[in-house]
Amino acid sequence: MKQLNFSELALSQEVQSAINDMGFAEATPIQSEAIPHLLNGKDLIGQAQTGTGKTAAFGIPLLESIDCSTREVAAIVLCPTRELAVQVAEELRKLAKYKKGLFISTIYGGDSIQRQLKELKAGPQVVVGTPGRVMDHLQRKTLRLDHIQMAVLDEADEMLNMGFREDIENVLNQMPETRQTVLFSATMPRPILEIAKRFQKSPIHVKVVKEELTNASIDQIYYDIPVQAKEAVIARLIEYYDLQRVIVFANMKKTVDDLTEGLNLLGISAKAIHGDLNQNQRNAVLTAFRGGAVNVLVATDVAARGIDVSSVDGVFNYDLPYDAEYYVHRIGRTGRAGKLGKSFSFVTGRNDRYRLRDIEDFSKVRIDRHNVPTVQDLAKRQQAKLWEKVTETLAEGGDLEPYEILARDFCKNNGLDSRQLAVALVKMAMPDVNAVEIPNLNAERERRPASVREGGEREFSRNSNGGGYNGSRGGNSGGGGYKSGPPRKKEYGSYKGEGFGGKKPGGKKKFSKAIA
Ligand SMILES: Nc1ncnc2c1ncn2[C@@H]1O[C@H](COP(=O)(O)OP(=O)(O)OP(=O)(O)O)[C@@H](O)[C@H]1O
Ligand SMILES: [Mg+2]
Repeated sequence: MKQLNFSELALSQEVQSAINDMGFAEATPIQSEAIPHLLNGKDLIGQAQTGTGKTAAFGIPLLESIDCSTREVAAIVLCPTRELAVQVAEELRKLAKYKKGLFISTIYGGDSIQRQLKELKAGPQVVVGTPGRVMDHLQRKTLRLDHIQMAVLDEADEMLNMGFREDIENVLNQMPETRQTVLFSATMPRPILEIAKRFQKSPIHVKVVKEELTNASIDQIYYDIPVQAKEAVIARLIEYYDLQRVIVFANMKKTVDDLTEGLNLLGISAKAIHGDLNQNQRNAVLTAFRGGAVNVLVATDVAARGIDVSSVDGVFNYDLPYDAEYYVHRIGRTGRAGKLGKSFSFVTGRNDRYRLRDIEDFSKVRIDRHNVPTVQDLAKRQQAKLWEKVTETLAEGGDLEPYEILARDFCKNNGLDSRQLAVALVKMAMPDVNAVEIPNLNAERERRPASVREGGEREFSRNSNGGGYNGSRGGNSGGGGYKSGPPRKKEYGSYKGEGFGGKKPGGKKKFSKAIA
């Protein structure tokens, strides 16, 4: 897979300067492959792992195509969630920093229609929105699409899952035939190809994913534990791996709320995000999480797709997602832009084990089973950290003499030897092991109680529009569930496949070649 410098892409000075300001050193593989075709006006289906810069892959050519002197909407990006629409618009605004006269409007439900009307009146050249609200404006005739040159469907497959097929078709039907149509996602199930066939002209399929669908910079682990242990295990793992910014996914809103409360009681700063919050609340929670005021975001799948919060170091699957695609997107909130990340999935009972196997088959990765770290493991880890600090302090050098004098004088004045002083200092410096007790950890593996399995309301009910959606899982049949049946033999010939070259930490903003 080729990887280019942005300078090789012959971009305008304005866009190139913005890219420099954003600190991007070189184009990612999907950007290197997709941008030249898009600049040539081709229709395109782009598939690449989470966190590999798909937004800029369509954003850069989109902005290059805009003539800032017109006041017509010339490009539109559709996104499945409001948060994602806001985020994509933000990234486009950064890329358009030096394009004077370019105006980007964000159009999504739950937000003031007055603001949107005012913005649309001002004549934006680019609109980013969710399909429902965009349809709304089309019907009110406050948005016209007859000058569209480029239409992008970000997370195209998810918009179909959510039942936006009709809206999307309506929106696309209102644009000139000559427009460019572009689809992007980390997963591309078959129904998306139907949309492609109907609305794209000989699209180029750029597929950066080869074997595994998940990003190789994510270390994937699972734990086989009873339901009652899950909350405390999250706390234990946060402590053990020293995680600073974490997203925990659960399938139901009620689980999300209960878990958030539970984590707060354990002294962990957590906030919930799901579809029952109004848009202002959702924005506030995400902003608090982005800014670091909250360490743990507990979420339903509303936060699974596309959301880019830098330095999320761990993702938990409190329950396994119902659809294997979702596993890929959920864990993809970590390990972005060349950084390393960890994902932790909880498995309880036989059904979960089959589901996990299905996820492994779908994403073509092996998820390693670990035991929950014990209190002794935690203590050892903390000791190791202290010794590391001691070694570092001595290695750094600097002027240690004043401290030596202090220590010597103290020992002399108090009749102590240096060993006794060291013992006292180690005792003081060693952090208390803050181990939350884990209930039922070693209890007989239990089935998940019915209230957890079926009760409550799922955040996104899969509706019937997907027609053959299950087909995307390589021939799985059955209504949206996971295959059950005896364990199959696993072969992972290309586990962490060639070309990914292991998990190397990338430079600050530079994608590691390892993901090329
Ligand atoms: N060439 C680049 N070099 C360094 N960082 C980049 C580059 N391109 C994009 N990024 C940054 O990488 C992060 C992830 O990008 P983006 O959100 O576009 O990923 P994505 O492929 O759309 O992921 P997802 O499948 O989760 O939607 C963003 O913070 C973005 O600014
Ligand atoms: Mg994206």
